[in-house]
Amino acid sequence: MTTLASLENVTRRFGAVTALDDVSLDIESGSIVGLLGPNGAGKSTLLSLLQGLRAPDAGTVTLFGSSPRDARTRIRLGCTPQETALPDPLRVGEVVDFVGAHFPDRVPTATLASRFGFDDLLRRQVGSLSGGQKRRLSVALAFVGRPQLVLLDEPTTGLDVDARRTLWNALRREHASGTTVVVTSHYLEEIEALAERVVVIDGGRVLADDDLGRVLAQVGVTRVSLALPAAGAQDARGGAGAASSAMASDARGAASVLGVVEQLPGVVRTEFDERGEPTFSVTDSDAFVTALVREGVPFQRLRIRGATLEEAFLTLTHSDTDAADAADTDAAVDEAPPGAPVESDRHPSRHSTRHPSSTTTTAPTRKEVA
Ligand SMILES: Nc1ncnc2c1ncn2[C@@H]1O[C@H](COP(=O)(O)OP(=O)(O)OP(=O)(O)O)[C@@H](O)[C@H]1O
Repeated sequence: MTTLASLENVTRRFGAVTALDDVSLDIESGSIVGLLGPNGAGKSTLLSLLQGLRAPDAGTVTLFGSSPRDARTRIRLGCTPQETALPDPLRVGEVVDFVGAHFPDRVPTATLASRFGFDDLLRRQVGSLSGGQKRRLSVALAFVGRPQLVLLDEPTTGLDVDARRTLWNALRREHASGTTVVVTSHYLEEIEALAERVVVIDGGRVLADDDLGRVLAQVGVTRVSLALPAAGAQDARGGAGAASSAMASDARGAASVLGVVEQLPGVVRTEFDERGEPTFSVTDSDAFVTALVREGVPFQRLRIRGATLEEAFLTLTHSDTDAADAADTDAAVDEAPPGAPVESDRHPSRHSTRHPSSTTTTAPTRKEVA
């Protein structure tokens, strides 16, 4: 394995915004690296530095042992940016020939078209292609010069499920034939399907950088879904043991089974499905279920499963802001009618809704998980 590209203590600012903050990263040959992060995390900025389109304010970016600002270095690099503008009047085959002509050893047009499944489109004008067909062509163009390293910024945005899987297969084949790939995506399923190594970025900082399995293990949450008594699990009082006696002795009667469950050790997050049934992300499902029983919490329909990458990702990128969210949630609780769900997630990539009775969050800090 050799290092094809690296960032060493790289910072890049745009005015008051620090898009990348002291980032260090090596891209080794032979890997598929998934770059994950919410909107504005710094992913595209990182790719633009590797492409030499921007220079860092501090730190060093190296591509194939040289500066990516040198065009001769970039001859071994292939890229598909987030948005491409291909010339509408040209035929697909002409576009491939035009881009291919910039490289000393190019893939023949028919071969590239066959690898990426657009043989039947070669004579079509680019302007007549669907959005998905244009995207497939744009990604294929990154490979026309037989690059050693390819940077793909959200390659399958706008593709339907079938087209996405076809493109994944093409990318896997290119990787198997020796191309190193860095891919950003908002389809977390895509990173799970493609990447061997995952770099999680948020706020311009690297939160995690490890192989896929270890990123999941690092977060280590298990998802436990269950039904608690009464609608929305509010004011259920059928339990025995410490939970029910604690509730019975609560003068205000505001404590709920849900509140008791959320305060059990190891509960990281709570989400609710459309029926109002909770799913708890917990660090140790065995200990959680033991505590449920010990506390006499009445529950039904218990289901336990491992976290997906998306859930791991949300846990990683949310941990630092949870304290702030808790403060927001407290304020919202004062105003919200009883039982109304509170949207505690300010970030656009967040999907969870924290219940107003949730006042305790035991999410690991970034230091602990990263
Ligand atoms: N040319 C620019 N001028 C000013 N701010 C910029 C510029 N480019 C990026 N930024 C800011 O830098 C931060 C990182 O942006 P970047 O595009 O790298 O994020 P990203 O992770 O690629 O986001 P997305 O997933 O939405 O594409 C954002 O706050 C963005 O607004």
